[in-house]
Amino acid sequence: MSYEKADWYTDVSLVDDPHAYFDYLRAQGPVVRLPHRNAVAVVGYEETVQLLLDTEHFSEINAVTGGMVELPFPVEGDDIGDQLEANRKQIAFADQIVAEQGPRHADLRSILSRLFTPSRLKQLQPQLAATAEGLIDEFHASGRVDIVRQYGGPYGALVISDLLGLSEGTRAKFRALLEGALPVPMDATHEDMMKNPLVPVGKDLFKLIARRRLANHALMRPLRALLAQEDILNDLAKATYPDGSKPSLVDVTGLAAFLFGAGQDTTNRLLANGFKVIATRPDIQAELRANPARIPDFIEELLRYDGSVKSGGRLCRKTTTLGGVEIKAGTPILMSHMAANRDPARFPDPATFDMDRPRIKEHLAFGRGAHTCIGAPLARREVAVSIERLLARMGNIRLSEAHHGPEGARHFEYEPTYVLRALKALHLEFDPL
Ligand code: HEM
Repeated sequence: MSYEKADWYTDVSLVDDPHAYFDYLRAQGPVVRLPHRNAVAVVGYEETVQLLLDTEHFSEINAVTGGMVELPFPVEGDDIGDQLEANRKQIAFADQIVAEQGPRHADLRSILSRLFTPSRLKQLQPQLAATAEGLIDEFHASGRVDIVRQYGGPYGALVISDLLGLSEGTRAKFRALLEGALPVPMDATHEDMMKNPLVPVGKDLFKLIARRRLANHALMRPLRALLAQEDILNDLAKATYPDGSKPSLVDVTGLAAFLFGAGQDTTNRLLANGFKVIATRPDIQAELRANPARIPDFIEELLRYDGSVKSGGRLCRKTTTLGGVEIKAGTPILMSHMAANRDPARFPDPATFDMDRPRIKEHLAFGRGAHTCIGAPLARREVAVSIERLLARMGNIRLSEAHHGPEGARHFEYEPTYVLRALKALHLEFDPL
């Protein structure tokens, strides 16, 4: 296929094999001007690290929208830093933690970091296994499963509900809302966005956190014994920034809701990519069964080889040069974790799945720098527990030929999004154990 006129952000034909498109770009250099949106793609590993760490020249304000960002002012001159900040409210999704910068970002991150302490993750461990077992029970006897819809989707929603300590009722409601959630498609309209199940999830979280804030208010002291709910949401409701000031209710709710957006489908689709490998590589399946201690290496190589985040965005704030290419202030950057992870200059023979790579954890699947994925330790645990439990109860895992075709003529469909590497479905057959 010819990539000359391809547009990463709208071209559905790039969805099936993004690796081939990135190989095409990389053949031109680690940093490449794109024919659309006046954008530049960074596809080299070292250059992606530089991009992520250089907060003087590059902004994360378009981390969500990438090349689709629309600036509400004309770009003039070689430094648009002040204009970006002055116009932040007009830029779509620039109020999300992943798009914030400096002290405001550090404040927001400090609120979330209390959920991701090693002791909290340890506390969650038995729930991760119990949730996995409960979901496996739902399909086990049939000997077949679509791992995306019947396992990963609900699993991701339930784990984040448990992370937030939600009640059984809310947990079940959020599962129903989110288990079939689809990534935002390339041609999404504003109306489509408002139909996103994260909207009702955010509204419910707002009510739950608001109730706890009210219960903690000084005027409510006499009723506190009646109203107080000593749970994790209550800790979030009471949380303060490092300087002792209180975040707004909207900020706390936004953070809690963002966890579902950032953590559910990413984990779901990574698991599916992993089971695609497990089902098509009997040697790897046998090795993981014989030696579960290799599961962490499998996960790291999976994150590198076919991680679930394809691309994000950065914006040039101050004119600079990267990888020998001059980038003008105002230029949107296609930043791709996936492309960096397949750079042969950093990972020899990158299209080969090799669990024995040296320094296997140095991939960029969870980003780098100030915005490095805060949920990475949880995601790693979720995927490890899932692989362990699924392998323990599913013998001889293979692809369903009825859905994916026979060996030599396999087909897989991916969701039309530029953000996630998202199999629409992965139908497996297995011998119940
Ligand atoms: C396999 C699963 C996951 C992958 C591949 C992934 C990937 C990423 C990446 C690449 C970033 C950085 C984006 C950027 O720099 O523009 C990020 C940020 C983030 N992720 Fe994850 N993520 C995963 C799971 C999770 C989970 C389970 C949670 C929480 C429950 C989570 C919460 C977040 C948050 C809050 C941020 C923003 C951090 C900040 O801006 O400081 N992620 N993730």
